Amino acid sequence: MGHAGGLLADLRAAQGRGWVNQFLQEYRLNSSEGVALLSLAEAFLRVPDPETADLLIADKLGDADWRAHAGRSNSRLVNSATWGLVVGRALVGEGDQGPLRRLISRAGEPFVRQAVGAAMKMMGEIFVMGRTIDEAMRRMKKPENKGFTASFDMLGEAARTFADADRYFQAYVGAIEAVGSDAAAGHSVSVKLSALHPRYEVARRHECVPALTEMLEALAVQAAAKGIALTVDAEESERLEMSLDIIGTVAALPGLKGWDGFGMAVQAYGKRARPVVAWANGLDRIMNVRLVKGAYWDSEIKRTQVEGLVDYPLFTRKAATDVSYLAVARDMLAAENIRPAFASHNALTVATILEWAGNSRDFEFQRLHGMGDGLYERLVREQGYHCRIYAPVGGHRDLLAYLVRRLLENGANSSFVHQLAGERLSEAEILADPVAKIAAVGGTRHASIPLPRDLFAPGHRNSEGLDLSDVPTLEATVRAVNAPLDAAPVVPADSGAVTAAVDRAAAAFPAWSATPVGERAAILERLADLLERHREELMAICVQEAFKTIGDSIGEVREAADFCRYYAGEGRARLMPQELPGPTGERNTLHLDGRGVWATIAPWNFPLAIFLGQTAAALVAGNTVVAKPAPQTPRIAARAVALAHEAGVPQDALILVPGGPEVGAALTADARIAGVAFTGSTATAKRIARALLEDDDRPIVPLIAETGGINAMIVDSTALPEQVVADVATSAFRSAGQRCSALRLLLVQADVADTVIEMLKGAMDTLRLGAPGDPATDVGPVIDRAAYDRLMTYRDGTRERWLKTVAAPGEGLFVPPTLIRLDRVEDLQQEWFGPILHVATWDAGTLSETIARVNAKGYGLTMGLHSRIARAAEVAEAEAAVGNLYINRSMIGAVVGSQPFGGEGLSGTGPKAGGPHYLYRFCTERAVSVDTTSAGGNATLLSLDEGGI
Ligand SMILES: NC(=O)c1ccc[n+]([C@@H]2O[C@H](COP(=O)([O-])OP(=O)(O)OC[C@H]3O[C@@H](n4cnc5c(N)ncnc54)[C@H](O)[C@@H]3O)[C@@H](O)[C@H]2O)c1
Ligand SMILES: N[C@@H](CCC=O)C(=O)O
Repeated sequence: MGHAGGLLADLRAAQGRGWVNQFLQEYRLNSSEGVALLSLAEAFLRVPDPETADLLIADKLGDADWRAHAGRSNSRLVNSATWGLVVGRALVGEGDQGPLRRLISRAGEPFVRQAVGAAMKMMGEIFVMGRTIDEAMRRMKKPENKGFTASFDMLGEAARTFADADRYFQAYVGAIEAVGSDAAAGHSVSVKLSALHPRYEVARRHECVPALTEMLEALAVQAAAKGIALTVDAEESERLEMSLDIIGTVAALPGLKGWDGFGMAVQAYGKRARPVVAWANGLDRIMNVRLVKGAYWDSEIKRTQVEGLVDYPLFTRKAATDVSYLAVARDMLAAENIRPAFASHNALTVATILEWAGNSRDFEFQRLHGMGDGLYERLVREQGYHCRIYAPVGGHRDLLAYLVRRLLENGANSSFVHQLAGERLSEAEILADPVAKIAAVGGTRHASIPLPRDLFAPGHRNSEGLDLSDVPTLEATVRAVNAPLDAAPVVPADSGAVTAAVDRAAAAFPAWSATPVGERAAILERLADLLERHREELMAICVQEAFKTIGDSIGEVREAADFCRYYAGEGRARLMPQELPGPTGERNTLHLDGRGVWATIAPWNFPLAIFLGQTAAALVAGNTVVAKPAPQTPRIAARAVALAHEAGVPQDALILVPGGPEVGAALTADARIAGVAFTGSTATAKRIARALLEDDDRPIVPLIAETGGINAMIVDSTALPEQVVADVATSAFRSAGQRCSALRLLLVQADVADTVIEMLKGAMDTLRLGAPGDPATDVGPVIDRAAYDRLMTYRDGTRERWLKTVAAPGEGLFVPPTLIRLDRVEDLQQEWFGPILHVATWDAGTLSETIARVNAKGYGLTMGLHSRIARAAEVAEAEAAVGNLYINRSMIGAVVGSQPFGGEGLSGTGPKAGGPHYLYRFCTERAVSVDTTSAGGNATLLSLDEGGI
């Protein structure tokens, strides 16, 4: 396509002009140096302490070859930045003996941070139009922006607190005021709704949609009065319908009639892009629609997988998004009420639109500040087309982190501008028709992005999730989980019933253990299917019996199904007889068989998943099982056992014995029990261990005990506070803190403690305590009065050290989430199984010591680390004595087959649930050796082929 070729040539030529382009040329974002620089830029400016700043520099600059770039660029500015990096590398990476280091070190350590700081400042200027709206507007007046207009956005992280949201709102008000003071310049403002409310979530739609509508209305009225345009930025697809509700309401406001400045962004990577544009065209007004390729591609792909949704709401191939973009663009050009804005740096896309638009100039292009120089200059300055620069405004410290992450997340390597930098690609390759590319692969999904269902293929099938961002699905789920339960009570067993159960299970053992493992596995897979078929009923029991929130109840059913399918697969793969090597004339076989009757004893906090997980593993290994649920949650267990029987587990191969500690004690005291799989408190585990050893005549049987922990998260000053706070709130308060994995002890580097704690306090204000069956609830009641009294007594006794607590409903067993200051790591000595979080600080440079102090508690379940320094992650990996270490993420929600779960020390015996070594512990190993020559003659040896001689 000729037009595209011309644009491409302009674009290519422009890449060599100006220091910004030269910087990008020198440090291509798909080179290791480019990525190192971006990673450094993401974190460096927020690190207040020199010690950590040096570690970060060493970490990011250490491996890259900066000298290769020295003096190579035509730009002096770029070369001086490069020297900063060379110097930085020398100081942190060459050891004491490097000549450069010796030379530079005379200038003192601060010099290196200044040099790197200067390089970061350059990067800030590349990505950020101005630190304030005035600075940004001044920059727009510079010759390089001549003829272009701007859409300014006070971009940044999504708000985590109401205070953040208020700050962003005021920034938008200020921007509209400033831009409106020179309305004739034609600039506009973009707003991001997720910056204006800390809980912009479908589950909280009754609260956030009206609040956001009100804020957007205020901004729109202000913009209309100033005569400037206002565009609502795109959000993730899970928020699309809420965004449309808000935009639709504001668009229809009578007071805004006649103002043609209102607009919205549409993401072409979303499969709903065309209907959204049709919707916008149907509003009774002119809408400015900015078509973008899409801003959250990788996080949306991941969310879909994590939540086990049926399919992706977005395209999995870049070329498919390009095709979608063109299809939507054509709709927009034909639409009556839409003023199109095509945001693209792709020469082919631009050329196609130019061709389709014919002589019209009644639309605009848009490009990002810092990208796509050269593509539009001629069109704007010589041919009368319009182009707007999307211009982020804000302090480099906050904004650079955000923009760099977006850039890294959105496949910098595959974006058009960065492809250009790769000299290997010819014009024909760069301008290849995306429709042809998609046709060539038959329109199929990307092979490396399987459907969530197939995530573990060829292993087990992933469990099905529920898309609660879909309002009809959410509402149906809410109705189902709150429907009254069938009231039949589950009668506790007495000691006679326990003995009878073991009698029956022992009698059933020979037949069940002789059932081929493949058949036992197939029964578990049928059980998984049944669990999913009865999902709503099971979720209702979780909500009403265990007070689990809706989200946790989905997780519960999914994990139970995953355990069944995973252990089924593991059974087939690992429990078949194995032929072993040996001398000729001998056959050696290893058999993994069931041991007999297992007792499985479960806690109330995972009354389906853990109850069934332990049981399924014992069953597939050929054991029969007497299963004891927690006394608080017998119903869900009874339903699970009934479904297991329906799936084909013989009645006597799995027997439920409901009841409390006395039933558990009677069960473990029965000398016929061949093994115990227990999950619960450390104290109970020890009691069971002692009971199993009490009778000297009894065989020593295996005990798998999964217990509690004092779980810590360590945060250094390179971590992003917004991410930390989100992960802390999830880890400490989700499930009302009633997960063994939950965060109990937050350890923040002293230099950033005030900032992180302040934000955390704000985030705690956004928590909603309420009924578990209400989707808006974050924290439900705790399990029972005894737990409530225990937690409240402890909490009341720490009142003078509270940093924050939140209000709880007057009625019900609600323990208010509370943040408690500790002076020392050692001050927390036991697990408090509820929404109570302790916080202490640690000093820069003492990561190893801090980990050692946590280890010294003797527990070893989960630990979290938030740091941008890879070396810190290596230290944690090597030194944290825990079963599950989580880096830069929350520390709950282990997934079967991905994060085998379980601790060490006081936290458990292992092997880990949902991991490849679990089943073996349920088996007895028998080696059989047969002398195949005992009757005379070694047939194998005698019939050997002579190998052709
Ligand atoms: N590591 C893990 O995977 C994991 C998972 C969930 C819960 N937990 C831990 O479980 C605890 C909370 O659960 P809980 O309150 O139900 O624990 P718990 O120890 O009180 O009870 C667990 C189970 O053991 C039974 N039991 C109690 N005394 C017994 C005895 N003497 N003999 C045999 N059985 C007996 C109970 O009836 C219940 O079924 C927390 O400490 C938590 O950290 C650990
Ligand atoms: N496996 C669960 C915790 C189980 C204990 O309560 C998690 O990873 O959050």
